[in-house]
Amino acid sequence: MDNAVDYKIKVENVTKEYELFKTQSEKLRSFFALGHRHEVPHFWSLMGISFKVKPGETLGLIGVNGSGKSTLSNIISGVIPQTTGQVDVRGDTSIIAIGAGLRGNLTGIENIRLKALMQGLTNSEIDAIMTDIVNFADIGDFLYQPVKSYSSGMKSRLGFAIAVHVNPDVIIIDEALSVGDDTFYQKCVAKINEFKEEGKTIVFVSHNMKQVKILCDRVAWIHYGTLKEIGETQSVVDDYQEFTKWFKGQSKKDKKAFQRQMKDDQKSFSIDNYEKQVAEEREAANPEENPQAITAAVHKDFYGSVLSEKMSVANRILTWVVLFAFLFLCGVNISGHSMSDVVAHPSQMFHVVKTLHDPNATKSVK
Ligand SMILES: Nc1ncnc2c1ncn2[C@@H]1O[C@H](COP(=O)(O)OP(=O)(O)OP(=O)(O)O)[C@@H](O)[C@H]1O
Repeated sequence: MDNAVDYKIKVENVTKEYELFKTQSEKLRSFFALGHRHEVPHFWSLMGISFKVKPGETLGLIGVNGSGKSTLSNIISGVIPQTTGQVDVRGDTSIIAIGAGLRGNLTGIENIRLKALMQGLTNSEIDAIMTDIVNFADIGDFLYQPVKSYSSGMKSRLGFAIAVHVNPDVIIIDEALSVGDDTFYQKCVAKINEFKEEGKTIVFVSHNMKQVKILCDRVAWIHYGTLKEIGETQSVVDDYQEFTKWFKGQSKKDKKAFQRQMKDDQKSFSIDNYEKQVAEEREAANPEENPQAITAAVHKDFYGSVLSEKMSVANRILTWVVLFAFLFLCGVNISGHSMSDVVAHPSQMFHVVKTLHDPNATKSVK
């Protein structure tokens, strides 16, 4: 059992799987398929990530493009579900990413109210902070325009302004500082430092190693879906920069081959093997415990706190039954026959009864 106070965020054995459908119709077909499902390539964006963030700590998440940083930060903030594993965040989270959680059809002002309401604030509490948010965002009359007309810098300003004023315990900043101008950047850094002094916990996703070194107490390097390293900021950043220097030094062909190899590993990842490996590690660490109990506990840890994103066969059969019943009732209704007639003679459904609305039927009544 975890000590109740030794972490603010716990991420354990977290994975994220995506099915790479080529088209929307392929996705729809797979959704309704009853028998053997058409094989769709799978991609594991995260292949088993575990770490803890202490209360009051600022943890940096670094890694090359597509390594899984946003996927992980979105899972921590509850925007998307993980495929397996546990995520425990003690407190209210507020994510600051470019446009994260902003509704394009609503104006800036409407988005402020919506996001604050979602964070649990009352209308009068929102009125009290509205001016501060508006001043911080500093985007003038654009506040009254739909967010879809904003530049990425404006979205970031609004997102940042809302997120830092709704008083969250845990703040996740995903690349929000990379799009603003220098004045806005300084304002954000001052706000982040204020949060650090107040003892808030921050996860800071960035490609800017200078910002990471200024702001982070520790850093996690996410590398093509795995946690490559976690530890003291300077040492992890040094190792990461050594890797990027090595990578940049490779020929174009070697770079492509390296990236292809990494992506292939992510496609062929086996969740069952990973579960087995975790169980074996736990058995080795606890030799006195019953291995079967450990296997069951690991399975519960993997799947106990996640809702399956896929429909089970039983659910798919049920969907088909409901759909068929719905179409049958529509058919009976349109045919004008009684339900018992159609059940006794199903072909009746295709012989529509003429009504008084039918011009010919009206004639015959006359
Ligand atoms: N909805 C999705 N469907 C399929 N694959 C996805 C989806 N979302 C993300 N991915 C893939 O997951 C991997 C990780 O993406 P993610 O955005 O988390 O990386 P990142 O480290 O934040 O990248 P960047 O630094 O470019 O923002 C990428 O290979 C991406 O293509």
